[in-house]
Amino acid sequence: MTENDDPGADVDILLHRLDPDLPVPSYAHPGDAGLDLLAAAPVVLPPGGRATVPTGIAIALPRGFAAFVHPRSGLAAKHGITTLNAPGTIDAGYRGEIKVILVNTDTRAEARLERGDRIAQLVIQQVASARFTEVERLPGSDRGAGGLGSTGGYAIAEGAH
Ligand SMILES: O=c1ccn([C@H]2C[C@H](O)[C@@H](COP(=O)(O)OP(=O)(O)OP(=O)(O)O)O2)c(=O)[nH]1
Ligand SMILES: [Mg+2]
Repeated sequence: MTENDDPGADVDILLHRLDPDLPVPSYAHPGDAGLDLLAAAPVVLPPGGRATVPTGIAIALPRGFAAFVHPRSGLAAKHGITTLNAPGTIDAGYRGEIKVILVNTDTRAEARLERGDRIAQLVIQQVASARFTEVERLPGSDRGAGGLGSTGGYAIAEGAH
């Protein structure tokens, strides 16, 4: 068995193309975590600007799953374009068009994306639903309440921010 035919953690998901002229989004390589989402319309992002971009697809995730709209690292590294609400959350019950909220973090350059460009990637994951039990005191742990940098290790000099 090669990586190409190992089913891994495959899950069947119903997909509806609202824009049948665009291809169904697909994984670039077998085993990739993210499948690229396409822009269904051209978009111009002024420096610092944002836009909500249609992808032309809607999906029906099985209960117990969610999809997350992640940025593409190439767009981020080369052009400063990322997803504003990263990662965007697609709920299992959502049947509307998947939209990508892009932001151009470059303060000087306008960004132009064409219809059909790969603008973000969708990661499908299993998620748990919480059943909360309220208590007066939580069980202890090694970390306790330490967070937000409690373990240290920053290269930035004190007073620099
Ligand atoms: O990047 C995103 C994020 C969300 N959605 C859709 C699917 C998701 O299920 C729905 C709601 O998203 P979220 O809960 O993040 O937004 P909200 O502001 O809380 O809206 P709502 O009140 O509809 O839950 O919007 C997208 O298409 N793209
Ligand atoms: Mg919500």
